[in-house]
Order: sequence, then C-alpha cells, then structure tokens
Amino acid sequence: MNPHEPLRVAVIGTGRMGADHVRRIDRVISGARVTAVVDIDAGRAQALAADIEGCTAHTDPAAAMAAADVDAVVVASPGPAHEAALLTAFAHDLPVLCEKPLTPDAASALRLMEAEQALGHRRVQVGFMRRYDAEYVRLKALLESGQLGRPLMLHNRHRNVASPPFFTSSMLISDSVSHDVDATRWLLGHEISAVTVLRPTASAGAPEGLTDPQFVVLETDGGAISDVEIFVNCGFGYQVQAEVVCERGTARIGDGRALVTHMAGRWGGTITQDWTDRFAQAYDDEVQTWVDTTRRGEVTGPSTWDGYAAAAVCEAGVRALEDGGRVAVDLVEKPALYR
Ligand SMILES: NC(=O)C1=CN([C@@H]2O[C@H](COP(=O)(O)OP(=O)(O)OC[C@H]3O[C@@H](n4cnc5c(N)ncnc54)[C@H](O)[C@@H]3O)[C@@H](O)[C@H]2O)C=CC1
Ligand SMILES: O=C1[C@@H](O)[C@H](O)[C@@H](O)[C@H](O)[C@H]1O
Repeated sequence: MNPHEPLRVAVIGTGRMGADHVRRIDRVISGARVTAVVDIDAGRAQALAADIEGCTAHTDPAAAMAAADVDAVVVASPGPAHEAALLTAFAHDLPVLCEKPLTPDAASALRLMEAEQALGHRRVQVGFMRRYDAEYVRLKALLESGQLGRPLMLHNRHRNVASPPFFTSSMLISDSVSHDVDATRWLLGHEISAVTVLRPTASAGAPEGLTDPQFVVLETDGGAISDVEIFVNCGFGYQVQAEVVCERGTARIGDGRALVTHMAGRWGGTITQDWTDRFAQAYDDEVQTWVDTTRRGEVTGPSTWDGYAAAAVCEAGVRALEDGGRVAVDLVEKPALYR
C-alpha cells in the first residue's frame, strides 16, 4: 500500500450494508476507492461495479482478495460468512472492517482471535458503529469525566419498524442486541457476566411464532445492570435510546429531538425509520476513521476481542431465551494483543 495513494478497498457482500459502504467510500468519505466488489449474486456485484471506474466484480471473496489492486477489505456479507472471509484476509495480511456480528457464535470468534494473534498484530475493526455516533460519544465522554459518579444502571431501548422475513427469536439477541451488548461494555468499561431474558406477551404486530419484544438483563463485572428492550416489529420507527443512571445524576440520548416543529396547531418531530438514517453520521465517521488509520498502518476501534465478547454474551443470551433463567457468561482470559 502506498500511503500517498487512496486506499484500494474490496467490499465483500453488496446487499443493503455493503452497497451503502460502497456508496460511502465512493462518494462521501476521502482517502479510499472501491477497486473490487464481491457477491455470490453475480448480477448484484456487476451492477454496483458498473458505476465505479476501475472496479471489478467477483463472486469469490478469495479471488478478490488475491488481486494486486486490493489493500484492505470491508466485510458486509451475512454473519455466518464472516469467519471464512476474515481468515482469507488474514492469509493476505489485509486490514479489515468487518460488519457486526464478528461471527454468530463464540467458538468461531475465538478461532479468529487465535488466527489474528498468530499474525502478531491487530487486523480487524468490527462495525459496532454506535461507538462513532455523536450522541454516544458525548455520553461516553460525560461518564469518563466522572461528573455523574459511578454508573449503576443503563436502560437501552432498541426498536425496529419491522423484522426481515428470515428473522428468528434468537436473532433479536444475536443480530440486534449485539449492538446494545457492545454499547454497554464500551460505555461502562465493564465485561458482562450474566444474562437473563424475559418475554412479555408477543406483539400482534410480530410475525407468527416470533418472540418479540424481549427484555434482556445484562449483569456486569463492575456491579452495574444494563437492560435492553428489543422490539423489532414496533411498526412506528427506528429508535435507539440509552439512559445511564449514576450515583449523582442521569444522562439520556436517542430521543431524536434535534428538530422540533410547531405548525398547524401541533408540535412535534419525526422518527427515523431505519439504521441507515439514524446512524448515517456514525457510519461515515466509522469508515473514515478506518480508512485514515489503515493508511497510517494502525488499527483502532472495536477489536476482535470486542467481537468475541459480544458473541459470547449473545450466545449466553440465546440460551437464557431458550431455557429460561440466568446464564453466566464465561469469557476466556483477554489476550495481550487486545489489552
Ligand atoms: N452496523 C449495522 O447497523 C448493520 C449491520 N448489518 C450487518 O451487515 C451484514 C450484511 O447485512 P445486510 O447488508 O443487511 O444483508 P443483505 O442480505 O442485504 O446483504 C448480504 C449480501 O451478501 C451476499 N452474500 C451472502 N453470502 C456471501 C458470501 N459468502 N460472500 C459474498 N457475498 C455474500 C448476499 O448475496 C447479499 O447480497 C451483516 O453482518 C449484518 O449483521 C446489517 C444492518 C445494519
Ligand atoms: O445491525 C442492525 C441490523 O442487523 C439489526 O437487525 C437491527 O436490529 C439493528 O438495529 C441494526 O443496526
């Protein structure tokens, strides 16, 4: 990689997130260009590549990563395909921005952590974009300032308009709550030690058989409790809110009240409808940070350890959902590479 030239990026998986990252790299951020797109759906990759000068379309991630004009990789295929893509990237020692979840289970995340340690340096930034959202960043800074005292409780609300047809009850945890798990660990600086999942009456708006909503209780090794309302068929909007309760005060983000209008005898605002809208600034900053640090030869942001910890907590959460009761989270010792 020539640090004076734009970073040449291969994007693997060109569905909703992958196509959005291609657009972002091509038109929004600086310092990078998309030189390859990969999708098992050849037509989808070709349609995207056709609009970008010097971009080739592939169906095989390994072929794209072996190309001479690729310096770095964005992985935006579905979670179960991430392990194979990352191991191939490691074989070429390529830096990777990998969409969440790192992998859908703790065992595969552990294998990736071992493979990255064998390289001897970090290669992966995991796409937990809330860490780049301006509101979350302010909340984290406030907590770190110590003004509010020790955090005791964190209340998270995570609502989607509607779930996709392939969504299962366990995916509310492994796919959606994985963000709240990472946000909890990052905001509080604690590891999560146990998970309990409560099931209110399923909403009539949820597909038949889907346990939606769910109420997830996370206990941390720092003595805090973080609860997550996950409701993926709320019907009315995309909402991600967090309120932290500390010894000397509370702080709350995600109310979406940046613009309040008064007209025609009413006042109010709008509710975002999906993540691409609510977190647009966060994705832009996440990818720009990845490009900038990669060009400097650095790796920052959520690590393979963070991806592993989230996968282990979510795995415990899925067991708690299926079996009931409280499930302890058993993390391996944190390797030196991630300390
Ligand atoms: N950070 C965030 O807020 C969000 C992250 N995601 C994550 O992004 C990833 C992709 O999700 P979506 O774009 O919503 O899915 P999607 O279903 O819209 O797109 C996935 C694409 O990957 C392709 N694909 C499947 N297997 C592949 C393989 N082995 N190699 C190459 N391409 C393959 C599919 O043909 C499809 O075009 C997932 O990990 C998901 O969890 C999704 C939504 C929001
Ligand atoms: O990552 C995401 C989706 O995969 C997930 O399904 C949604 O629930 C999240 O809100 C979104 O950010």
